[in-house]
Amino acid sequence: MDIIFLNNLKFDIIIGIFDWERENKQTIILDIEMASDITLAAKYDDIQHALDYKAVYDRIKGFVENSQCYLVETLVTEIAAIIQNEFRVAWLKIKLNKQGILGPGTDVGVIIERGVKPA
Ligand SMILES: Nc1nc2c(c(=O)[nH]1)N=C([C@H](O)[C@@H](O)CO)CN2
Repeated sequence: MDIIFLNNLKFDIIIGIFDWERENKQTIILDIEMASDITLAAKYDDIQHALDYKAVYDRIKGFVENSQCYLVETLVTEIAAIIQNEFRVAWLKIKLNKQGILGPGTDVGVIIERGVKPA
């Protein structure tokens, strides 16, 4: 199985359960891994045969920057559904990190996997 990854994607958004979090944007960090067979893309050296990570980035950026979820679970699940449904990704893993929210240097959030890993 080959993987296309996007790591350390930072977005300033409204996310959280407390009143102050509904008024003030916070930075979240996304790490995304997507199963993608790169054979044809490499054979023809043609983006038309590839999972275009810029297209995925642009779609996720647009969605996340307009989100206002309360829970990290909600946002990460919605991100996964977009990638699976719109980019026909069979398996993915996403880590969503609300870095620093529990204090300087802390990392907290959620990691999910969705779909079936190809051989
Ligand atoms: N399982 C979760 N627990 C908590 C979340 C969450 O999104 N999922 N969020 C919060 C607060 O918004 C926190 O991030 C800010 O102090 C607390 N617990």
